[in-house]
Amino acid sequence: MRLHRNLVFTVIDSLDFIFNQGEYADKVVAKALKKDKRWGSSDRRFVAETIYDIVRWKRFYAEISGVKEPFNRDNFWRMFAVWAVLRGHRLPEWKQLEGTPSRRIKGRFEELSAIRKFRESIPDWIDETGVRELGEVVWEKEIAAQNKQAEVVLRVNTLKTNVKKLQAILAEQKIQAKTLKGYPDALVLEERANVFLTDAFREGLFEVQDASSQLVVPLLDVQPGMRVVDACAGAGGKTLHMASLMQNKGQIIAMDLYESKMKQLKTRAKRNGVFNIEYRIIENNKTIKKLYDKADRVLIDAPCSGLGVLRRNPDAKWKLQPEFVENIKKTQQEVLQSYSKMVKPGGKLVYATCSVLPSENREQVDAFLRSEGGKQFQLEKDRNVLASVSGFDGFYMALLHKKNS
Ligand SMILES: C[S@@+](CC[C@H](N)C(=O)[O-])C[C@H]1O[C@@H](n2cnc3c(N)ncnc32)[C@H](O)[C@@H]1O
Repeated sequence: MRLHRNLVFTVIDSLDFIFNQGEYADKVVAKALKKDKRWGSSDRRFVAETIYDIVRWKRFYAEISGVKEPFNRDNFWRMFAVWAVLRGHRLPEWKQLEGTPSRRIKGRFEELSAIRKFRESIPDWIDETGVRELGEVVWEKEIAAQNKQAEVVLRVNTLKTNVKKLQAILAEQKIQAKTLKGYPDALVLEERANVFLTDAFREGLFEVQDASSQLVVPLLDVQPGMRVVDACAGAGGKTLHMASLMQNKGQIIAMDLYESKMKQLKTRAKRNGVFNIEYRIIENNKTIKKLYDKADRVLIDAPCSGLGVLRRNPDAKWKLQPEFVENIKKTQQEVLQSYSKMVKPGGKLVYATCSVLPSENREQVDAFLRSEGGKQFQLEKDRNVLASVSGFDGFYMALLHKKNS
């Protein structure tokens, strides 16, 4: 594809927003795509993918081109030139790209590819953490998988349609999607497309939700008529899945610390035709205490490092700090201790994260089970989902059962 000036300038401006003005990559990409209504789908794909690529490969490209942070505009052009040379684009005769040392770029690429932290473009501390927690062999495969582009996966809203019908509706819009064995409500797009612009999305026939994330609610074994608490509901990806599996029957109590997230969930619930959610902002422990021993099922989709979903959030590699991970682990144990009290005797709890680190996953569950608060629970099963094995996001989920007395 020929490189178009206004598309490349949009990429350069966007990198400045992300790296120098602290904005989130997904927000910046969304803004960039609104810039010119005349852009066709391949132009839009170029803008989005090039921004994500350069964010993902920041450390590698900066090292190859010899630039250092804080990046100025010229530095961004040099990183873009690395991207273009390595992807085999013919460089246009623009003054910003004059004198690009193509051969040297290819030579540095070969040389630096021997060193994992450059090849996989990760901060030293993430590389060290990955090796310490997963061992070199697993980590090497996992980080490589997490540097790939994520596929677009839909979760069919079975309150309104089914997989076959939605597949046919999307095909009419020239969006081809395939079913996925082992994931009964999932459809995977064969080619990336902006599904948010479809009528099917506006009508609530599906949500975009990674395949691994779609494993969490089925593990909790929710049934129509139950009282289910989604304790860290956020914008409600899993709350909506619960409602769908519960056929809108029973009660779902969705909680979070942040009202803004609950608002997003309300909008999504309306679109999905979901009527059985109650919303609670957790202001203090009273909200939780009122529900002690009252829920058939509790989901703790805990806040985490996100070191399972780097494919989707490549900028997290640069924003995440080791202190944040240490603090979030404390929160994980606190929420397990506190929210598990809402499970009634004989009820079930799922603890889940979108991290692949055992210290946020099985070790948290084991520490809980050893503690006083965990004495009434037993681990039924757990599942480590690695991106390198599943081809989808890295996730962890553990199913715990509360004994009857
Ligand atoms: C992994 S996200 C949840 C994603 C959501 N369940 C979904 O499927 O879309 C974790 C959520 O936990 C919330 N959170 C953080 N600390 C919390 C706490 N102490 N109690 C409840 N929620 C908390 C965050 O605001 C965030 O929305």
